[in-house]
Amino acid sequence: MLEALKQQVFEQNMELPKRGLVTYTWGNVSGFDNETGYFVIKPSGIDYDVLKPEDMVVMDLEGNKIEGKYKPSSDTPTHIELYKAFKVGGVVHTHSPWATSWAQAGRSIPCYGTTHADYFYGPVPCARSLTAEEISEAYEKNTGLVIVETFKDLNPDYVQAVLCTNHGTFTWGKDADEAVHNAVVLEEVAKMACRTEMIRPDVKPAPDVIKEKHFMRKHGANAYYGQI
Ligand SMILES: O=C(CO)[C@@H](O)[C@@H](O)COP(=O)(O)O
Repeated sequence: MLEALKQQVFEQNMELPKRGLVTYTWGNVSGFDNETGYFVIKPSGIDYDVLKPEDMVVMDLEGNKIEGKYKPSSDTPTHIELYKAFKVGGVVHTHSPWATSWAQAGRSIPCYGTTHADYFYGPVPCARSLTAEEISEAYEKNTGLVIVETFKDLNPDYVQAVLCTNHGTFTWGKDADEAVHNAVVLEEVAKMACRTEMIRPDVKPAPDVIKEKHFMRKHGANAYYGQI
C-alpha cells in the first residue's frame, strides 16, 4: 500500500546523503498520507547505499507498524509527536554538521540576514535539554514533546525547523520534499550564521523589518516572490 508515497519518501531519504546532510545512517525522512492517516518512514539503521523504496515502513500515529519487513526508524515516536501537534505532511531528522554544532552548543540560530528570513520567521529555536527521566524513559517520544513545548508561543508554519540540545535537527513541511528542502536550508543558514559570528563576534540580528519583508514576500497572503 501507499506505493507512491513510499517512492517519494525513499527519494527524499536519498537526498540527505546527496546533499551532505547525513553521514552513515544519521538521519531519516517520513511522509504523511492524509487519506489513511498513516505515514511512511525510513527503516532504522539501514544504510543509504542499499536502501530501496520497498524497504520503507508504513506506520500509524499510535506507533503500530502497518506494513514493512523492517523496524521503523528509532526516531519514529518523535515524528509521531510532530505529526500530531503540527499537522504537517513530512518530517526530517538529521545530524547535519553545521546545524548540529549549534544544537550541541544549546544555541538557537539568530536571523542574521535575508537568506534566513526567506525561510524562517525569526530565530531557529533550540529546544531545552531533556531531563534524565525524559531520556531514560520514552526518550524519542519525549524529544517530540519537548519540541512541541518549544513551539508553544511559535507558529510551526513560520519556523519549520528546530535544534535539539546535544542532539541534532528536525525540520518539517507540507510534504517530505518541503521538509528536506527546509533541512538543506537550515544547514546553509547554520553555516552562514557561524561564519558571521566568527567574522564579527558582536554582530546583531537583522532588523525585524528584514524578517517581515523577506518571509512575507515568499510566504504571506500577499506573497509575490517567484511566479505567483
Ligand atoms: O539521532 C540518532 C542517533 O543519535 C538517530 O536518529 C539516527 O542515528 C537515525 O536513527 P535510525 O537509523 O533512523 O533509527
